[in-house]
Amino acid sequence: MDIKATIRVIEDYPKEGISFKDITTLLKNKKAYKETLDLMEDALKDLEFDYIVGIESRGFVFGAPLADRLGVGFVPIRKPGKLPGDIESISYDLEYGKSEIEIHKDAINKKDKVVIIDDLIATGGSAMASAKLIESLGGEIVAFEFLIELTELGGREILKDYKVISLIEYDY
Ligand SMILES: O=P(O)(O)OC[C@H]1O[C@H](OP(=O)(O)OP(=O)(O)O)[C@H](O)[C@@H]1O
Ligand SMILES: Nc1ncnc2[nH]cnc12
Repeated sequence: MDIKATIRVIEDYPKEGISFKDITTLLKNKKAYKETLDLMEDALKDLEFDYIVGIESRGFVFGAPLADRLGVGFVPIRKPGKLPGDIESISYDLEYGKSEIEIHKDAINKKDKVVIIDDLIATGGSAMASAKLIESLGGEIVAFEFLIELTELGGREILKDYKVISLIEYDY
């Protein structure tokens, strides 16, 4: 099926000039959601890793079911103030603003191999910040996987030292 056609695009949200890719319409469509997970799972089948790391919140929607399908643990990277244990934290720039993300210090051990999952890569700021968090704990990033890549925003270039998988492209 045409998964891209199930994604709703809303112009000028959350501010003027941003073309927002709304995945809620994909998630509501059970066939599209399942086929998306099938494709994301298939793209990871030849990689060896210990954990899937999902970036809050839309990264959880794909990361957690993929961890279950692939038989690995799931580690959340969360927005500030949500994780109860000792945390590592990092600030970064978004396509539309600034943000901060956190991970539990004991979530990743030295030499753990991880795949980082998110719904979308725009500038690559969230992904790069996530990589820094994982690497600060001694983890190794085997790949990033995104459902959507906004190709003209340069995220892939920022992640040039890593393997980057994406399924659906838009220019911006
Ligand atoms: O490549 P970047 O420029 O960093 O942008 C991509 C990030 O922005 C969105 O998350 P957002 O912070 O809006 O949070 P949400 O998943 O909770 O909606 C998206 O889900 C990615 O995590
Ligand atoms: N254009 C966009 N659409 C949906 N989510 C985003 N996150 C960052 N940029 C985005």
